[in-house]
Amino acid sequence: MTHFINGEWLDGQGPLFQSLNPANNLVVWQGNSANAAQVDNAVAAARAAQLDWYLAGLGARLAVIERFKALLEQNKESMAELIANETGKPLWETRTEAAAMIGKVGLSINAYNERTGVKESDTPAGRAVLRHKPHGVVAVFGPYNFPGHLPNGHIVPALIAGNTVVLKPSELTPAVSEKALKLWQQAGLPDGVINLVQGELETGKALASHNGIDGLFFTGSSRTGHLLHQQHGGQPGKILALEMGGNNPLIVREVSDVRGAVHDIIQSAFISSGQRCTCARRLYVPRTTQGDEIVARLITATEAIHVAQQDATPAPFISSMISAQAAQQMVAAQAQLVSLGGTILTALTQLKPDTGLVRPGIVDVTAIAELPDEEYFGPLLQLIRYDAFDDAIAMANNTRYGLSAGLLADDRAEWDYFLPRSRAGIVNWNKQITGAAGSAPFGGIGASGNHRASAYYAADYCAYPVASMESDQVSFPASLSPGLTID
Ligand SMILES: NC(=O)c1ccc[n+]([C@@H]2O[C@H](COP(=O)([O-])OP(=O)(O)OC[C@H]3O[C@@H](n4cnc5c(N)ncnc54)[C@H](O)[C@@H]3O)[C@@H](O)[C@H]2O)c1
Ligand SMILES: O=CCC[C@H](NC(=O)CCC(=O)O)C(=O)O
Repeated sequence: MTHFINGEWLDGQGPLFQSLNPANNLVVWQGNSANAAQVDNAVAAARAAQLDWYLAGLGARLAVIERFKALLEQNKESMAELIANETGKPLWETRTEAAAMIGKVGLSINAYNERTGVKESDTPAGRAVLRHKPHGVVAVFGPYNFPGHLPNGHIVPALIAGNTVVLKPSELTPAVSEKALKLWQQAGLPDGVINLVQGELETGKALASHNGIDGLFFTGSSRTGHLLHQQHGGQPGKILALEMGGNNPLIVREVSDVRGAVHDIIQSAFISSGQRCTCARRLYVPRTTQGDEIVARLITATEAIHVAQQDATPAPFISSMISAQAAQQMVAAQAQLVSLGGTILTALTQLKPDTGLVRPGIVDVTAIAELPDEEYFGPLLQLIRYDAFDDAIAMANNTRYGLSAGLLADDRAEWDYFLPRSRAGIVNWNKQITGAAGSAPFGGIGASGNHRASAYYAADYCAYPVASMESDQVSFPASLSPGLTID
């Protein structure tokens, strides 16, 4: 039973597909995808459940959501193991993903109350009340790289606000969503409040184009996000939140702690095998003696990174990419950069054929006049040497994306100079550019997002404001507008 529609687990009527552990190719999950009629049923179930879920009130909704949180807490180790198994990410890291799912509940409740909720004030014209209402039925699309945390980051705030949900997870990670849905079911979520439809492109298209949805919350690639944006053109009544990719720059200046800088570069570029939207893709290092030292130490430290299967002992820093195909795409991206004039400083290599196990690589692309503005979603860092800070900033901003950016510099004046000139939604100083906090907004500009930031600001796109002027009774005013006589 693979789909959860109106409180029931059902078999799919579409094509068979499966997910594999990309480090050993063992099957983790398989099932038939949902066809268009099943997507229809899921949207209808969400519609039928929506008003009661909203009218149940915030207290009743939070009671279920808090039970879900408690169940996640009880099941966090098995959740982390499943995420590791299905994505290939190391277990230490997927434990942090499970913890982020738990933490999302408290953060989202705070955000709901702080940013939306109900606010009252007395004005000369009467009592002003601001309330927030749910949009209705929202479709949630998740990526494979955080199959638990990122869909959860849309679902929890959507439910708090009183929406009902149809979830379509990545076809590469169906098992994680199935497990999360079982916990929601166990938490006592009323039938139809969340529905799960699994599948590949056809299922995604059927849901994204469904007339019955009031909103679509998407986290995934810029390519898919742009398609969805086009598809929703001319429908201003539907809320579309797009969290997409990046081609993120990190600029190095003079620093006193070179090892600290190398650490922040590695954490920015290679964590999760480079499969984070915030990962540094382009590293700008000055043509100075210290710049040479940073590059040399970075190469040594990159070559020393322990890469092994997700549950290996001792624990690896990175494990497998999502698939052997993704690994091969990174090998091909590296070859493309070399063909354009890049020089490999340390080679990205697929460790075992037919697996996603990849050793990270660094390519010096300084000689490439027109660097492709692509998100290479893997552990491949492009290095650019520069002379003037202004040149580095101009090159860093020369991208259609705008998700994250960073500066490593001891000089505060350089940070003050960089910050207003940078073009990104997450801009860090002397910190890695991955690992954003759920207590902050999270989103980018340009091809990275449509100004509907997620994480703490997800509350904003999960509800719309309703402004009311209220009085307990109708009353005749002390003075009338000119030209009015009312006896
Ligand atoms: N900004 C963020 O918050 C954020 C977070 C994580 C990942 N990402 C980005 O996500 C990408 C990696 O994830 P991915 O490869 O799973 O993304 P993807 O775009 O391939 O898929 C995302 C989801 O959309 C669905 N989908 C794909 N094509 C569709 C279509 N035409 N119609 C409807 N649905 C469709 C997929 O099945 C999946 O559920 C990277 O680009 C990464 O930068 C962004
Ligand atoms: O791959 C993209 C997400 C990366 C991750 N960002 C977050 O977890 C945002 C915070 C949240 O959604 O709660 C990161 O920055 O590493």
